[in-house]
Amino acid sequence: MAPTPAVDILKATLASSPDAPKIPSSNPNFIPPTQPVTPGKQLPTSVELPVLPAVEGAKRLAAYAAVDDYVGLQHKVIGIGSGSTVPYVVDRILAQGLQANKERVFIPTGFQSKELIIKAGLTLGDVDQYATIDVTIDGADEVDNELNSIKGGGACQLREKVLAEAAETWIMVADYRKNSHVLGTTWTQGIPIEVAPFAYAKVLTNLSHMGSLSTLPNGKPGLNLRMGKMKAGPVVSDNGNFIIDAPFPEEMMKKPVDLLHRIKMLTGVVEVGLFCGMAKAAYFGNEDGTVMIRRNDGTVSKISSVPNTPVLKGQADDATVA
Ligand SMILES: O=C(CO)[C@H](O)[C@H](O)COP(=O)(O)O
Repeated sequence: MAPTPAVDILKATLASSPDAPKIPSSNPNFIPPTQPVTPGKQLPTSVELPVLPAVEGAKRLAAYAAVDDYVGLQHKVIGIGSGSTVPYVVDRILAQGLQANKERVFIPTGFQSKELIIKAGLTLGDVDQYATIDVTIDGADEVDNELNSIKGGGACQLREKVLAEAAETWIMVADYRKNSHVLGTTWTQGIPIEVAPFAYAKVLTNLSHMGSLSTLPNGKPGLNLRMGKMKAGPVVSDNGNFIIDAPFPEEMMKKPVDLLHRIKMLTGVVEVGLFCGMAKAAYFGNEDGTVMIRRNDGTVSKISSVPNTPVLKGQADDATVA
């Protein structure tokens, strides 16, 4: 069974109605798209959600709850992150229907999310057209109590960070396994670091001098150039760069901001997969059907259940709605 069947169901239902009201954006960057969403039938009023394995179900819950809370009618420029949780974000956004999506533009963090946006029939933009994004929702490899995170498991951290920084609101969505006290507890393979290809050997040496572990406590290889699977040679990012995975001892991982700054200063480093002080909230889906929300104001709350049909918040500008 496909993990996001609602995308397929709903993308076909987005209709382009000629008498649909115009909903302007408060985002000064926003230019209404010329390309309409995929014409189709009417939106169903409710959707029967397929049963998923526990972790997939948890990802879906986190994504749906985050979209319900942070993607409202007034949001017109929306960043779409990378990874296996993000298809559920697109799924829920599509379920908000034609009227909400008609004049929105979606900005991807890489090849995968670009494909997601296009296949969903949504309007694609890029961050060089939209330097301010209303809201970006992205996955994470691990998130600590202060909402610092490790990202780049999919080698997308450069674009992910640009879209996080461009976003007025940046939200992370993940399953319960990603929720940690200290980064590096569950994501043990190291901090993903995007580097200029010709500089990789020098950066590896400098990371080693900085204290990156050549061997993990479990005996597995530590600091290394990420190699392709089913491809001879290194992983090449969407930007043509290499990825180094650099694990550090727990004492250093407890100070992610310091580590981020030190790594970023190494010549040849393009971007570091440590995201510090950027997120407004992180949504963690749980196996029991609840969602835990950790916010940047220090509050933590729980949603006991997420409805099958989307909750669409926010208001269009009444003055121009027909
Ligand atoms: O940072 C990322 C890609 O570079 C992803 O957001 C991260 O790997 C999370 O992915 P998933 O939702 O599959 O766990």
